[in-house]
Amino acid sequence: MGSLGSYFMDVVYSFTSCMVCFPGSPNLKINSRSFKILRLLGEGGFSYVYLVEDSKTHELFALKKIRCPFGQESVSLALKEVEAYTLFSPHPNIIHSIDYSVEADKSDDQAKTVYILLPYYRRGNLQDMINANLVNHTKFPERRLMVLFLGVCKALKAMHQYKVKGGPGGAKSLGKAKKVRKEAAMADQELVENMEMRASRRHREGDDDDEQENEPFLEAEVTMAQEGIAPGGERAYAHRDIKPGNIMIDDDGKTPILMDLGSMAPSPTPITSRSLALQVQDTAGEHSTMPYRAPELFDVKTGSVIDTKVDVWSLGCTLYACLVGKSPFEARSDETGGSLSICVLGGDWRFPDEGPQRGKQKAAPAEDAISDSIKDVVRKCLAVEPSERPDVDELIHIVQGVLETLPEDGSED
Ligand SMILES: Nc1ncnc2c1ncn2[C@@H]1O[C@H](COP(=O)(O)OP(=O)(O)OP(=O)(O)O)[C@@H](O)[C@H]1O
Repeated sequence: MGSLGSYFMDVVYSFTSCMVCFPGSPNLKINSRSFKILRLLGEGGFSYVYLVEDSKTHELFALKKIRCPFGQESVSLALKEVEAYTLFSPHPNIIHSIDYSVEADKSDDQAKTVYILLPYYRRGNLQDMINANLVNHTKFPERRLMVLFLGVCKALKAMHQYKVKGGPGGAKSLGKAKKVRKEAAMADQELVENMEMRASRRHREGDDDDEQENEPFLEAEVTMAQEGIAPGGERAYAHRDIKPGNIMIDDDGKTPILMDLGSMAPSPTPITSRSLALQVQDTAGEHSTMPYRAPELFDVKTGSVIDTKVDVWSLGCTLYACLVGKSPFEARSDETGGSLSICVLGGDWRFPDEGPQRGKQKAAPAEDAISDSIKDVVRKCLAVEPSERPDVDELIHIVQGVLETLPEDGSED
């Protein structure tokens, strides 16, 4: 990474070693901005998310540290996530990144660490709210829940109906994109250096707010998918890991923010061969959380098409989890002792006060039952056949209709 690397990621002390060596709050610099690390917020497979404070302004941020131990391929994946953050910005319901950097590992030539600076959401995520409800024996006021749900649908609309940005020639050439994919290791190194140079130029020119900031800057999977599509043309992306833990709550308590864009991929994917079917199935196994994963991803069929309806399924599971406390298939497999995947593939789930949905039994009225109109939203999203699920426009229309029928919740906070 050389001197550019040190300019780009001017870490005051090595991030991890300083945490060990200095009893006070460790500091780090990202592109000449200094931050104090306050605490760990959460962790995922290869990442840690820290709460950090701008040393000058005392503003709080979340810093995602993605360790890339397997060389360029894993760097490329992390950079794909960075790229995704820039794609939809600004959107009121999709997280954006404030800055990013790539640091070479001093002890391992292959390993790198990608840092992504994000806005900090102090209220946590929807899963935290579900957990609090379970502990306190409370439930979401229905109207408030559906307002949150509508916000998530709007975030998905931006992804499912993404419009390609840029002027003529903005899209990259297909040949070049294919080369990037083919010569992954070499090209990924080039991508990292490209990012460094662009970031370095931006900072030198004091041009951080340039419009280009909103444009993809990598020829990775996300951008390549825009090949051949004119500016303004539609290029759908699926999030592929919709779940309560990936929906942050903004400070107003009413605005959901969709995050964790690392799993996002262009859509649709026609499954043209058995090997592609297996590849898509494996990727789903890595990137989407099982209790929220659509049935067509458990057993990917050659000749089928995987599209944005996978997100609609996950939305249905998410809404159910907000109402009941866990994914419908987790609940059903806990209840029956059966395997989760069998429950998903068979569409075997139920509301706690009802018979299995499979049997199409009518809802039995209960005291503090969930409104039928909300149950219907879950049922529509959880159609085993993807084509029977509503698309995001239909879903927004349905949810807006539900909101019209729901009374005010009283306390809105
Ligand atoms: N911007 C943020 N503000 C506050 N907390 C955050 C923020 N981003 C992430 N977190 C916390 O860190 C946790 C892990 O974040 P994230 O989901 O991005 O990591 P991940 O490695 O992609 O996780 P996963 O394994 O679920 O894909 C979140 O569940 C959340 O609790």
